[in-house]
Amino acid sequence: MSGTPHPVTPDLDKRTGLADAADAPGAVGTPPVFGVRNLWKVFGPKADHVPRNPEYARLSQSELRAATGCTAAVRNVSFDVHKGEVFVVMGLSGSGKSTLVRCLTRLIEPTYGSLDIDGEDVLAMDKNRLRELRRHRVAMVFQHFGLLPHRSVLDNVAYGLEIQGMSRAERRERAAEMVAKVGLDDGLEQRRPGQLSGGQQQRVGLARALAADPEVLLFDEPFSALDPLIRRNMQEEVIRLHHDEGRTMVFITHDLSEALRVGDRIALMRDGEIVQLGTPEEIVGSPADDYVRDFVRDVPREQVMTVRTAMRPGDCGGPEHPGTLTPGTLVADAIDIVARSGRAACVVESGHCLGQVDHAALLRVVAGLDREEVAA
Ligand SMILES: Nc1ncnc2c1ncn2[C@@H]1O[C@H](COP(=O)(O)OP(=O)(O)OP(=O)(O)O)[C@@H](O)[C@H]1O
Repeated sequence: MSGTPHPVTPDLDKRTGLADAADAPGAVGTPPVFGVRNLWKVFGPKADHVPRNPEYARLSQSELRAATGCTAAVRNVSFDVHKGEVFVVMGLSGSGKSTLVRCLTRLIEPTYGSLDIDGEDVLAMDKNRLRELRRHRVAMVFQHFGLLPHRSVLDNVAYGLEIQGMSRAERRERAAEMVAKVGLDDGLEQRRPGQLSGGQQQRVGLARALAADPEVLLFDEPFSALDPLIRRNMQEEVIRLHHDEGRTMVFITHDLSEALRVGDRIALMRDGEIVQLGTPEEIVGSPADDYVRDFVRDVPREQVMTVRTAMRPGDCGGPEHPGTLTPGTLVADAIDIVARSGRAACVVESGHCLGQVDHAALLRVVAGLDREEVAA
């Protein structure tokens, strides 16, 4: 999980993460980079009839296919991506993740709905404006790298800058800077992609995307072909880059643990719809329905839940505040502190004691009993 842990915000709509799907921009703080409202992508004959017909909109995927021959890959999806967040789109194969993310830059043309970037209507953009969007403002990192096999690492990274019209000297300098940023500067710069491991190739892909200095990075399952250790390594790289640069990222994955590790917020998709959108802690601690509950059943809760959820609220009354945990402290870390000290620890924010956690409170989270209390 990146950044500081997040407060649970139970008053938001669980499916959209919006205070009110109708008036959402700015509702959760900073203005959105992407604002998506009621977006549909339907494949098939007379696709544009589907979103407009309430009868069709009610059908399941298979019923819709039987009735119309169409597949609604994205169904009435609304959300904001905030500046500086890692926004994860997660779901099983075929749930609509790639289609949704490709709609954001109109690599796939949406069938219906509205879509803004920094308040500008993406659906109204002409060809030139769209090209500018894809070259300068939003860069994509793919699973299959998409590297040019006959060019060196450095030239692959510089390639996007060449398209942008940057001078040779300038682009080589910038490419070298990006290659160093992703840790490939120890003699690998002149190799061809075929002479690199999968993880190293993905770093080239990342450096190439960063070289354009885009406002947003879109990752389409970038690490799913990598072995687990390298994959973990690359996830940490993304988190580090995010911390260093605060760049907005949209990250597709079908892997829940990856989503929980890198995501500030996660949109969980099923059959083209977002079934829940929230922080990792909201999704694990407060699943929207049985599908999500099932999905997160095996997550080690102490690695996701924080003491804000675990604590017994109320000022301890004393001046000392033993432990002095921040509300965002993970339950796993609090267990360590409480077990070592043998006493309850205080949760303190801006000098105020918000509550205490003891052995029993922490164990309740590990056992999932806090979840049962919420359900009751
Ligand atoms: N060009 C197309 N024509 C018809 N149906 C399509 C097309 N592209 C995607 N689909 C369908 O749309 C649905 C969503 O596909 P999509 O590729 O977005 O899912 P995904 O979640 O990214 O899956 P994966 O994890 O396997 O890549 C699927 O049912 C898919 O078969």
